[in-house]
Amino acid sequence: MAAPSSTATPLLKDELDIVIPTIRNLDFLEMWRPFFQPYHLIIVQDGDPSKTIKVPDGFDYELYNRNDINKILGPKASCISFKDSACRCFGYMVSKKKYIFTIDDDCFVAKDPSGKQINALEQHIKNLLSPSTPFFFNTLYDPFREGADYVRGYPFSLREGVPTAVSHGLWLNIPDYDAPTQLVKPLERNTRFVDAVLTIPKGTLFPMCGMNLAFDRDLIGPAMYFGLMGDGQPIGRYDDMWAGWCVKVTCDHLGLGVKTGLPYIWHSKASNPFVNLKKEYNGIFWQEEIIPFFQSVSLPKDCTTVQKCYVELAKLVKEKLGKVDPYFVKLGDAMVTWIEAWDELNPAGGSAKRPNGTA
Ligand SMILES: O=c1ccn([C@@H]2O[C@H](COP(=O)(O)OP(=O)(O)O[C@H]3O[C@@H](CO)[C@H](O)[C@H]3O)[C@@H](O)[C@H]2O)c(=O)[nH]1
Ligand SMILES: [Mn+2]
Repeated sequence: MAAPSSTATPLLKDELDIVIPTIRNLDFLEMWRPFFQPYHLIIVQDGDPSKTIKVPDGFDYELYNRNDINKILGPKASCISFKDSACRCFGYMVSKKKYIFTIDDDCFVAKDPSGKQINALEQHIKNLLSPSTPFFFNTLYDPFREGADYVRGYPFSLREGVPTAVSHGLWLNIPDYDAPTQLVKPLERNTRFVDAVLTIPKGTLFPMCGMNLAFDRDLIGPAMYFGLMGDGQPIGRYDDMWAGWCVKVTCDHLGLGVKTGLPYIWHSKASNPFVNLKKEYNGIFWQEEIIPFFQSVSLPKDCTTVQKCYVELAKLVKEKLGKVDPYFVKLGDAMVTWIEAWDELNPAGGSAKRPNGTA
């Protein structure tokens, strides 16, 4: 009888891809090696495609630069941002796996208050594999967590919960602040480790950060479009925010859950607040119109798939936000192009079958 293996097979080893947008060598992976090495990486190289990105030995990965994106998508590549971390969503599209974890290359392994290294990927997987509770708030937080449960008064008819589509992690050290806040509080660091995972209630939007994020690609993948940002666009650093608002209204409509809280990563570097202010300016102004728009969105009953929800959303974006700025007409069209490209690369029911790297 074979000796029991010393290391259990990592959870979802062949069902999860790690997507990393990058403009630099990926030395940060050395710190993540114990947790990431068993998984397949999809590296989306932004900026100059002639630059070589160094990946530490021993990792199984595929790498796409702008030339690859243009070759694979042809004219539809216009929906993938250039010179902005929003390019990462191309990795979601080409993946053939059920789950995605995306992380920035300046995010490192954090430690919990006991000093133990946090396996962020393991916590995201736990979050995704256990139900969410968007319809009724559990005051003891995640009822599916070891040592917790539903509290008295929680309706039994709701205790099954709903499938979790998104797991939104947080950051110690450099918090994900907007440029004005960064400018006012340049030295502020997040030292608070809050040991909780919460379901974001139905009907509530949230600011989704793409730095430390995991999701169920089969449940919500087509809505995880990070928009038109960066080069040639009037806005940046609203890629993940836009995706988060589209994802949340879609999850609310389809009865799916979004969780936020654990795991933490250690965000090591603050990006330049002045550069960020230029990128964010329109977003800070427009979001006062964008948020009421998403709060008022009501998707028709016949929108029974993510794609149908998303195409309907794109129509509404053009109709309602096109008046705010012509950019939203362009964005609405890009949202449809994204879905067309997604469906081309992921023919219904066929996506999980092809090996990674073949489009
Ligand atoms: O043009 C670019 C710039 C950067 N990247 C890669 O994207 C991530 C994030 O880059 P960075 O850590 O420098 O920027 P942050 O401000 O901390 O990013 C966070 O803010 C939001 C930006 O939209 C987003 O939620 C976070 O990413 C790194 O991996 C860079 O290598 C890029 O691809 N292209
Ligand atoms: Mn960063």
